[in-house]
Amino acid sequence: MKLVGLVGWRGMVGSVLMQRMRDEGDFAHIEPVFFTTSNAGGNAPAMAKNETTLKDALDVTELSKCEIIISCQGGDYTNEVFPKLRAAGWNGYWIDAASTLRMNDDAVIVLDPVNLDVIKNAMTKGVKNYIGGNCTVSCMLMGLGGLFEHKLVDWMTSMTYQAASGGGAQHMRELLTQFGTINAAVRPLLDDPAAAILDIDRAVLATQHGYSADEIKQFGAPLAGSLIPWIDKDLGNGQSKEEWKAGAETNKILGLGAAFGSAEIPVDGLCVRIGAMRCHSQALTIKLKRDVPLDEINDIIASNNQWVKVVPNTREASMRDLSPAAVTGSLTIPVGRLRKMSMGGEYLSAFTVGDQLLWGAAEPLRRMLCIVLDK
Ligand SMILES: NC(=O)C1=CN([C@@H]2O[C@H](COP(=O)(O)OP(=O)(O)OC[C@H]3O[C@@H](n4cnc5c(N)ncnc54)[C@H](OP(=O)(O)O)[C@@H]3O)[C@@H](O)[C@H]2O)C=CC1
Ligand SMILES: N[C@@H](CC(=O)OP(=O)(O)O)C(=O)O
Repeated sequence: MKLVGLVGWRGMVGSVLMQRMRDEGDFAHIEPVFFTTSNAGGNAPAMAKNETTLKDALDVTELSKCEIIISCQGGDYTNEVFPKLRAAGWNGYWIDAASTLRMNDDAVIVLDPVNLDVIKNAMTKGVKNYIGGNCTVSCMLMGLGGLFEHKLVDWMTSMTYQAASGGGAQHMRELLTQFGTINAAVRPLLDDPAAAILDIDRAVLATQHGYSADEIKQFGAPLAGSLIPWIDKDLGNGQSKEEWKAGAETNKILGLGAAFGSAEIPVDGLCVRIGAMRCHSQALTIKLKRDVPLDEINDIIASNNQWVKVVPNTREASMRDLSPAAVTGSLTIPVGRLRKMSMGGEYLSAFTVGDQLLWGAAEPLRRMLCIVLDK
């Protein structure tokens, strides 16, 4: 059985990965070795077999014993450890949730329901670095993969509604704390049916404007009852890094662009943080290469993979099936609001939602492990 090193297994993404691996029985096929940056020598979790103590995640010698390493520890860890491991001659498979290595020439972004051919081709060529994609990009491609597969997309814009979890566990806590503070501030007025709504509104605004630096430490701005129209770094050209990833990563996942000897499909838009917990949603405008009838489009989208689900473009179905509350904790990727826009038959609107800790982070890594294991 292959020795598989697990780094970052107790973090938020890592915990979701461990749960999925347990659910799918993956531990039956590996000899797991659990690593830690904070508790070397401590007890490994229940899934451990022969190695029941935690190993030091900075110990290159211990890491080098593994044939496969999966890291959900974050980009700083990858930056520090990965080059040392390779410099020490380690030639195992590195499977990583962090963005650090994604755009490297010797790395593949993994999303096998969409790009198994790209992954298999790279494995044949001896590529050993397989990196999970940006959560928004992965969720979008799981939903709209069919349109790309049928080469129907001329260009696409994605306007995102991204959950707090994209920032990490502390961000989720901060969002909930902000909601709580607002609620506490207006509770007496809410309890009084005669209270004027504009008085309540003023109290909410005063709370949002009055947050201490500590209360907005993670997001840098109020999020509860508001939104933040910027995610990740400022690239200095008016675009955020999260927005840049939409085009760069989508094309790399699909095996398009100069590195593959083909033209890229333009994908761009605005990325916005909203007060959802762990599902990213996105509104898409898709310029099709030709005017394909809507029923054909529905079939193309629905038949791309077993997780995508086309939601009828009705008020009732959209409200029931097309929201973070409906999708959280599920691998289903609903795609709805499909209609031809007033600009013409080649302009398609769509709305999709995905659990950013499942398809957005943990699941592509778990499936890549299975591909390496040939399971
Ligand atoms: N959050 C997201 O949506 C996404 C994240 N990613 C990538 O995954 C990386 C990890 O993200 P995420 O899982 O959110 O990070 P976490 O902060 O939840 O976990 C990272 C590490 O922090 C340490 N840690 C310290 N205190 C705690 C605690 N109280 N509970 C659990 N772990 C703790 C653990 O390391 P140790 O056991 O060694 O102490 C853990 O592995 C990100 O940096 C990013 O690169 C990718 C896609 C999406
Ligand atoms: N940036 C994403 C989360 C994330 O971790 O993205 P990436 O894996 O590309 O760094 C968000 O904030 O919603």
